[in-house]
Amino acid sequence: MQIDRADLDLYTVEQARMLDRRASEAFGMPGYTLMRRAASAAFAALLGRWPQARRLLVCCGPGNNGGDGYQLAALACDRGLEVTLIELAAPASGDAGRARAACVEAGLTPVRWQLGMSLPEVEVIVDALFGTGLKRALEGEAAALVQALAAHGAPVLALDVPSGVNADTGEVPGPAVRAALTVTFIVAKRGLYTGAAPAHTGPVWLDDLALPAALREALAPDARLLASAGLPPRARDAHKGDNGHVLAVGGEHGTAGAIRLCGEAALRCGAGLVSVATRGAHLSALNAARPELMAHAVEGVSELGPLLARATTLAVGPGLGQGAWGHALWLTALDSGKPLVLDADGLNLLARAPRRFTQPAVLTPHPGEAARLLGGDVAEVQADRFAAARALAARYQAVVVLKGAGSLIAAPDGRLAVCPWGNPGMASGGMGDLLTGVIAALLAQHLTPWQAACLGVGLHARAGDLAAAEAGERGLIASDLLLPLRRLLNGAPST
Ligand SMILES: NC(=O)C1=CN([C@@H]2O[C@H](COP(=O)(O)OP(=O)(O)OC[C@H]3O[C@@H](n4cnc5c(N)ncnc54)[C@H](O)[C@@H]3O)[C@@H](O)[C@H]2O)[C@@H](O)CC1
Ligand SMILES: Nc1ncnc2c1ncn2[C@@H]1O[C@H](COP(=O)(O)OP(=O)(O)O)[C@@H](O)[C@H]1O
Ligand SMILES: [K+]
Repeated sequence: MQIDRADLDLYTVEQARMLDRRASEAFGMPGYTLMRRAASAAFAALLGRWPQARRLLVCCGPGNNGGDGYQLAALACDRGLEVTLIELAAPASGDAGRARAACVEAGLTPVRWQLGMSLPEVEVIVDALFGTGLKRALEGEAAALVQALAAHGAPVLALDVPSGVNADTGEVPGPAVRAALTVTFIVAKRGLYTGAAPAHTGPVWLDDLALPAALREALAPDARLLASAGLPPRARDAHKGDNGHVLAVGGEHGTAGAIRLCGEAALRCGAGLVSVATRGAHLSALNAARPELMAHAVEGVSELGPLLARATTLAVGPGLGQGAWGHALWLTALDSGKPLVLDADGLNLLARAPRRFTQPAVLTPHPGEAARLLGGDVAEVQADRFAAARALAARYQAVVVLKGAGSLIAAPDGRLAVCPWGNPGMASGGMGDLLTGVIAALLAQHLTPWQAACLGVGLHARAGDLAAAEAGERGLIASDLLLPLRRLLNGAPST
């Protein structure tokens, strides 16, 4: 059964390899049979995606991923396709060795890869170099072959994992294949969906190799891919008091836009009332631009107190700054004990004065803010986003959204969700401010921090995709997402 993404269970590489072994040991499915099934699933995907393909280049590595490649090459040869087979080394595993022998029997002659070797003209390249067994960055001959494949220009079908991608973490530590399609086997590996990996996978199709569901059911997945969702219709007799009162705190001199975007997103995502606590100098512009926002001049904590008392949910940080003004507001807001979303300078201030939250809280760091909160650097965060998100949730006792391609949502109890939507057009100023307002509005409408973070991240990313579909990724600005957000929240399909 082939499954595209959406509401999918995700597994670590260790779990996936355990399931491979269990399929052989407990379900009497020899590794060689699985390899054959993997190859025929991938070959069917290849013919479906590239029906015009007549010539293939299949590149095999030394392990079982290479074995899948030899099997696919033999199948393609049987079907009358012209196949060139390149190998990195003699197979290290028995099953892969058998698959190679089957290839030779089918009339193929594997060619050992050598630096500078010219590659044939083909319609499709099959990447069977490395899968879940990747141990470190590719270098030497393997790296050179990956670079030669990139220079070739034909589309690449990756078997199980694009070679060079760490399927556990999403890290791409060195040269890696950029696939047009990845067919992954048995279970979806979590690392394919986050960080640097999505730039290398193309669409990911999962094929369960017709293994019994009982195989997977014995093992709790490590994470889930978000499913698309909105909110149910409102009660016919709803009034604004039912839908919460968000107070957005931020907008130091020079960064008024951030808090306006946050407040506007909260309005568009259904908060009953939205107040903004900001510098007095911003009031008239804010009122003129968006009169539905209740803007208040707050020059010190004495003016913040009454606003906090009336609010049900806080959004703290957009444009807040880290000066005396921002710090005083931040401290008073956090000490109020109200449910909150913390972003931007709200997080930078938290890194300076860490605390464990006792009120419902959602933190929305990008990798730079996450690094500050963990006391490390961005490279460490990106090397294992799953570990970083979970460590933050445990350290601060809050739901954490680790933003960036394939945003992660982690809860202190270890739950983890991965967002499959979003696009590089969203790498533009103000997108994060918008997300803060979206999640705050959902918290205000009585969702739990986990629900609000999962739904909010999904809505924000899908809205980004809808807006990009209209006029392209470049030049996408945060305000473009407001209308799609509203549509999606009310249940419109995203395609
Ligand atoms: N029952 C099974 O085990 C199944 C395995 N399958 C395939 O087998 C793959 C896993 O096979 P393996 O465990 O053999 O692992 P791989 O084939 O991914 O790679 C392992 C080999 O590569 C070497 N290696 C790792 N990193 C390297 C690097 N950076 N530079 C140079 N050499 C490196 C290792 O020393 C080892 O020889 C899966 O991804 C999947 O494609 C599928 O056939 C389905 C069934
Ligand atoms: N390449 C990308 N793919 C998917 N989502 C992205 C990408 N780049 C940015 N985003 C999303 O856009 C938002 C940017 O937030 P942030 O970095 O805080 O921006 P800002 O501080 O400018 O508001 C996040 O939700 C992030 O996940
Ligand atoms: K591969």
